[in-house]
Order: sequence, then C-alpha cells, then structure tokens
Amino acid sequence: MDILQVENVSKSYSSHRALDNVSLSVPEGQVYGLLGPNGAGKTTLIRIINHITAPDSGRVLLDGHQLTEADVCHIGYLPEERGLYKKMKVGEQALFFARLKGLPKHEATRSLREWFERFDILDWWDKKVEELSKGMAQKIQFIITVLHRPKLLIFDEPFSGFDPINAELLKNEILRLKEEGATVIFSTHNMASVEEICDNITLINKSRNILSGNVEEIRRKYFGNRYDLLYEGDDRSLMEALQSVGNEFEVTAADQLQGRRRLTFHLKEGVGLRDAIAIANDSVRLAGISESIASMNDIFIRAVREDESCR
Ligand SMILES: Nc1ncnc2c1ncn2[C@@H]1O[C@H](COP(=O)(O)OP(=O)(O)OP(=O)(O)O)[C@@H](O)[C@H]1O
Repeated sequence: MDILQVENVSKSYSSHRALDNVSLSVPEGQVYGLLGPNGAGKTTLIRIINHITAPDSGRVLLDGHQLTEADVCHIGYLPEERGLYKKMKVGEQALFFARLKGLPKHEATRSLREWFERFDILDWWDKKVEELSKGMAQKIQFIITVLHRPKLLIFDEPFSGFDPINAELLKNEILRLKEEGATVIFSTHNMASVEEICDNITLINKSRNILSGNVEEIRRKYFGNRYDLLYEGDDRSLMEALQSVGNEFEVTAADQLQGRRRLTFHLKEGVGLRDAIAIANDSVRLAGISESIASMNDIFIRAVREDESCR
C-alpha cells in the first residue's frame, strides 16, 4: 500500500519551471530517497508535500485521499534551513516544540530525555542553542522532528553537516524509525546513504522525474550484463583477449597486498559467461568472477547525462 502518491505535479516560479509533471508513489513503511542535482526541484516537491507551497497543477494523496492542511500533523518535516531560537536553552526549546506538537509535558520530557540519552547529548540540556555547532543543532532538530512519532517523516538533506560517526548514528536511527513502522522520505546528495538505507528512489533532473524504482533492482539492471574479473596478470593482454566477447573495460586495483587487479566489463549480447571465463583464463591467472552491481553514484551520473543529452 502506498502512503503517499504525487500525481502529475507541476510548479513554476515566475518564468522558471521547478517541477514538470512529476509523479511518484511512496510505499508505506519504507525509506524513500529523493535524488537529483542542485536545483533539480527536490525541495520544491518536499515543500508541496508539506503544504508550504501549492502546486500549479497535479495533486498529492496521503493514504489515498487528497492531502489537506489537517494531515500535516501526521508528517514530521526537517527542513533544509533549520531554525532554532539562539538564546533559548536546548532542553527548554525542545520541550517547547514538543508541546506545540501536542505532547503533554510529562510525556514530552520523558521522551526527550530518552532521545537525548540515545544521542549521547543529555549534558547539552541546559546549554544555550547559540553554543551548539551546526551538527549539534542538527541533532536537536532531528529529535524535535521525530518526537511526536508521525507516520510520515520527511528530511531535507539530513546528512549535510554531519561527521561520519554522526551520519552513521543518524542512518541507524532512520532504520530504527522504519522498523517501528514509520515511512521516511529524504533528499540527499549522499549516494552511499542511499545504498545503505533506501528501499526506493526517485531521481529528479531539471524538474522532471527521470528514474524511479527499487534501489536493488535499479543497481542490478542499470548497466546490465556487467561482470567483475579478479586476476593477477597483465591488464592490456586481458583486455585484448576479451575484445571479442566484451566492451566498456575498466581496470582498478582490487587489493594492494596481493597485487590483484579487477576488470569490470560489459559482456556482449549473446555471449556466454563461460566463454569469457575461458578466454580470460588463457591470458591471466583468474581468481574470481562476480556480477558487477553499479553504484548509485555511477547511476546518478549516467542517468543525468543521458537525460541532458536527449533534451
Ligand atoms: N521561492 C522560490 N522562488 C523562485 N525560485 C525558486 C524558489 N524556490 C526554488 N526556486 C527555484 O526552483 C528550482 C528548484 O529548486 P529546489 O530548491 O527545489 O532544488 P533542489 O533540488 O532542492 O536543489 P538543491 O539540491 O540545491 O537543494 C531552482 O532553480 C530554484 O532556483
């Protein structure tokens, strides 16, 4: 069942078209990535879903009905530009926002303390917000966003400003929220996080949806019929030997210690993998072969370039 459906949404700012007939469906209980180059239209779409901006045409459905202002309380939204009151103390402010979202004081305090402990920031409770670094303030904002347990969470660039340890912490918390039943949509430029936590994605380029689907399926299919050969020997002679069965050759050092190399190549249509292995074996010492799964980074670049070339 899809918790959110975006149907043919378009939006223009004066003469610029920020979204052009964008449609997507977000399955309930999954993590959904919104990807795209700078200025593609991700934040505009997120703002439309959150009822901050209205679309010029198209509609957004939540649980099958047209989303209204009243539904916004079921959505937790972490905007890209985050605002906290600088002079207020951290705990006091978190409590203030929790009360605004309708949590009784006792429950809000207990729940906030639990979150602060989990994020290892309990000793920040009485600090002033102005004393916090960017990443520290971001943790507080994250907690405020998820505290009232909305069923749909939308994070705009949640990883920006986080060091690798805190980014890992955030990833695990997003997965924990998913396990507890929440649906999470987030925009990001961090492709590693997409591979690690997203079930599905949509890639927007220049206001249009150019690629949607399940991350695993996209990664398997996108480049299609590609394999990694692990070997010891001469790169050039291996590539020459494989010319008749493959193309798009790319050599990388597989591991420095054993001096192994990795050749990634595309197997030509109608050629059996066994034939390629036999040819490779005659030319180098083959240590392994596996299907090559494209990275989201490669897919992002290729999909955007292909889209640009046919506009
Ligand atoms: N309030 C606004 N007024 C005018 N133009 C806007 C406004 N908001 C966004 N735009 C324009 O709409 C386009 C899409 O912007 P948007 O912020 O949605 O992109 P984005 O995909 O979130 O980009 P980034 O990855 O850089 O955050 C951009 O060209 C931007 O300049």
